[in-house]
Amino acid sequence: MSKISFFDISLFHKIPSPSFLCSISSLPIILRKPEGKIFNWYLYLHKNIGPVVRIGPSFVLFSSKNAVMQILINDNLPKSDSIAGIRSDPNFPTLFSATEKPFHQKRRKLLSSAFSIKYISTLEPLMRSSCTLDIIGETAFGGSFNIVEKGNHPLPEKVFQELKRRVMCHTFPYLKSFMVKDSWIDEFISKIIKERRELNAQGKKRKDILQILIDSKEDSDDPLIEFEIQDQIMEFVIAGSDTGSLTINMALIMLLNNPEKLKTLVSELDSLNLPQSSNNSSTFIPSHDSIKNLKYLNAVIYEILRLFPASIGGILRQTTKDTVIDGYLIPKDTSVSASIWSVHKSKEIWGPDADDFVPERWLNPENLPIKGCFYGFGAGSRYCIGVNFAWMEMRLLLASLLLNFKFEMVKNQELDLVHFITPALKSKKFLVGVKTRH
Ligand code: HEM
Repeated sequence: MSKISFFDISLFHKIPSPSFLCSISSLPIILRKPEGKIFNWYLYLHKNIGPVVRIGPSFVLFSSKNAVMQILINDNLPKSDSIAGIRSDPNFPTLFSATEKPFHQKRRKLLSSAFSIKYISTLEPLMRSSCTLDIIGETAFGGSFNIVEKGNHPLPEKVFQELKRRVMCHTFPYLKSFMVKDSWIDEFISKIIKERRELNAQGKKRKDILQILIDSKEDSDDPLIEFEIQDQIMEFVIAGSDTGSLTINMALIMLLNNPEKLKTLVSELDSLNLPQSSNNSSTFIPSHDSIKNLKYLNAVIYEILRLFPASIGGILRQTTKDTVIDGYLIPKDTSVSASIWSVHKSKEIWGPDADDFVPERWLNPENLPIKGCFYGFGAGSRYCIGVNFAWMEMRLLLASLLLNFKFEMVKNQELDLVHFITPALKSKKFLVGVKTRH
């Protein structure tokens, strides 16, 4: 690119903005963070101001298909430095929160064998009749957290509170000393590591995420310290449970709100004529192979990821040099957010029913504008490492629930989302009536 002039840089100040305050202060963002609903503001800004919106002195949102592709795929920009604020310790990056490309590549290489399709398929027997948090416990750390069995477990609420605490500490750093970390999660994870080391001492090993992290201490030239092992485990618990459980929850809710679509999915599952599972004669637990190509099941999951994506508040990156995006010159070190929810809800891309739950649109994916328009699992080098795991888990859970239970909507409930790093139901629960089907 040719030399950037003052005139070019001054164009940055011409980027549409909701108020003058946004160009001189981050206050409009800070004030909206505690509520956990900033994603609605971003969507509103794109609808009312346009595809490029400056919301902070050095923070710009982009919602055009080309800009989002440029940020995430073509330029593959690194994560914004501000992500360090949501780490347990700002000095210790994790796979998700890494900003330096070499560090990210090294950590990704270390962990990728635990996420290959081949390895994930060996985890299938462990993924049955559980909730997402139990599945992550069982498959990644060698022991279920027993949430389904006990009916309740402090972990989901502790994870939600910890995510909220991190966002609040990042937003209001001067209040950090008042927002003390609950030691419960650290103690919980320390216990998992201790128990695994005891098993290792008896010569027992399992090739899962936990083992890879523990072994890195012995095998690598640049071993992870104990804090990093603990912290990376915490990240997988968060990344692998909240995202999947929101998708399943929203799938059930949307299907119950659209009984004819629920009927279509249940008929598709019933048409498999699955044998009852051998260990418990009254339950039907399908194999992943038998359901992975079910068109309507996959369509429902895609449609939920489109309407309620994990990165509902945008995918944040940072420019590494002065860069032209969507016709505007964006200076080096600007935080740029790819507003993927706006892309997912664009009527120009998806048609007039873009806001509606229409799994049918996915039945012929070749007719769909998916390339550059669907970011359920992100894109570029930071694409979700757990994508194969997540697909298997979501198909098995949704299919098993619908094969074994009949659900009924409980009316007049609030369906409100909040977003603190990952989205969740504000009420933290949604009641449905349940009867066994067989
Ligand atoms: C429905 C389930 C899931 C959804 C919708 C989802 C979505 C995403 C998205 C959108 C990203 C990209 C974020 C960004 O670029 O800033 C991401 C990254 C990531 N996901 Fe997932 N995810 C899911 C399940 C999982 C599971 C099961 C795991 C692990 C067990 C996992 C671990 C991660 C990690 C570690 C990253 C960071 C990868 C990197 O930066 O290299 N996710 N996920």
